[in-house]
Amino acid sequence: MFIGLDLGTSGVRALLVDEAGTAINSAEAALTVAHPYPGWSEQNPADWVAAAMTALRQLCEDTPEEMARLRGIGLSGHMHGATLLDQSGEVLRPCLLWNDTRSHDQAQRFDALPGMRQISGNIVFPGFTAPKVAWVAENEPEMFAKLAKVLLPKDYLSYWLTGRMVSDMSDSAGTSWLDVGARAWSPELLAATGMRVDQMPELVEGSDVIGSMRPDLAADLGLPEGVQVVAGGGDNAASACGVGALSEGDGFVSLGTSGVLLAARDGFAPRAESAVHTFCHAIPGAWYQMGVILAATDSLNWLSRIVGARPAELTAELGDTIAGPGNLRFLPYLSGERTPHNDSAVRGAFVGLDIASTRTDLTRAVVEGVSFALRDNLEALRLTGADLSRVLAIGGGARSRYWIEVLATVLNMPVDLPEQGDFGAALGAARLAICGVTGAAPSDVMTKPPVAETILPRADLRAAYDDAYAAFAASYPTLKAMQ
Ligand SMILES: Nc1ncnc2c1ncn2[C@@H]1O[C@H](COP(=O)(O)OP(=O)(O)O)[C@@H](O)[C@H]1O
Ligand SMILES: O=C(CO)[C@@H](O)[C@H](O)COP(=O)(O)O
Repeated sequence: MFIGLDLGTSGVRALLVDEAGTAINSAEAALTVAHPYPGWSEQNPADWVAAAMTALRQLCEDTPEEMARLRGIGLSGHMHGATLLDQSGEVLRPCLLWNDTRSHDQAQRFDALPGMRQISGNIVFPGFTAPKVAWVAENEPEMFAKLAKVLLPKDYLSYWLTGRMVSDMSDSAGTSWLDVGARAWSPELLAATGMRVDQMPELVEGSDVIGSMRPDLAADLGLPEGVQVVAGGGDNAASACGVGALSEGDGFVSLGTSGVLLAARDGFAPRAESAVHTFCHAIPGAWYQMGVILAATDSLNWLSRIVGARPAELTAELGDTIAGPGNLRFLPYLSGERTPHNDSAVRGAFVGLDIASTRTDLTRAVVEGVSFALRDNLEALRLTGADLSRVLAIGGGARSRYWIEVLATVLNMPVDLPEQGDFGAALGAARLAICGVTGAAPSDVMTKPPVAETILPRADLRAAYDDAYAAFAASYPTLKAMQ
């Protein structure tokens, strides 16, 4: 038995699978995000541990016989977060998350450094790790003085599980400190940003075993001794393992807190100026590219808080089938934007509110606005040479068929919906654990999921959605000029 432990922004998910990777059971524990000031986004690592314990205990309670045969745990987690530890491994301050944009100035400064984009393969976005640590150095010097190690969020969980501070290539690629082509920490980038290599965790591939579960923790959970912990990957690379997106032409769209359009690549072919991310895959010798928007289901969650209805209730009001775009437009820049605009200062807007606008109109505008922003990502991805002709949809938002039909039509490509079950980051993490512990080849373990339904672009409505996308794209410069 193996577990994929996924630290999502909205919660921890533990997926128990058998040796063949078939799901046996799963458990979840919710997390919240603190936004104490505009642009700030933080979580407490202690909350990740508590949520992981809750999910693991649940699996032990529900499926004791299977958990007694547990052999390995693979990790996955939201990327880029700066988890700062002192010399004794204590957490210094809450983790600055991937959608925290307070380090705008530091990011701009680092992005202009010679060699930065060439070596890291990416723009230095404010959400990436290096500028966030520089923000701490400049604004909380007493914390920075105590900084002994920087861990990514999932790597804090593997530290808690094993006592070892290790990271994998796919997550480390999002720090701005990795030579992404060479898969090694870059001494030049570390020195240029005021950091030392001893402040970085040891680097391994995502399918490498990093150690055994601490005996005290195993005893506390009632698990066998010697459960192996496998490094795993950043959540998008792990999701790619979960859906079998391993080589050129494979891809997915993810509607989670963030929105992601990802294309697997056989080689390292960055084009940083497109604002597309080029990162190491979680399996050795492979890379991927993706466009990222900062608020996909987070936009829906925001609306849900404002109107007092659950996200699923809101999308249920839209029905299952689209009938053309609405007149109301939503620009989903509630936390700023990454691809293609790299604009952490811009904020969202509704355009065209009417005295008759209803809550359903607002939901439809949100669903469409997120889909148009993902079309922006597709256009940016095409500039890099990564082309996709169909994608698989994952993430909580993919539970809305309406949303997926909008996406298929706006992206003008078939979107596959996997059969019910888990085919995202948690499965990818479990598959990395299987490879690490058994030595199986990723291509044998990381197969594509069975497709329950393929949603085709609606030819009769394409022109209408294309016009609405053009209006959406034209709104950004005006919105920017107004702020
Ligand atoms: N039926 C639904 N329609 C649209 N969105 C949904 C639905 N059910 C859940 N969601 C959204 O999915 C989100 C969780 O998605 P998930 O992929 O787990 O996010 P993350 O990995 O960022 O934690 C919830 O916050 C919620 O907004
Ligand atoms: O910042 C990125 C990728 O660059 C995000 O995709 C995070 O990795 C968070 O993911 P979710 O919680 O939305 O899955």
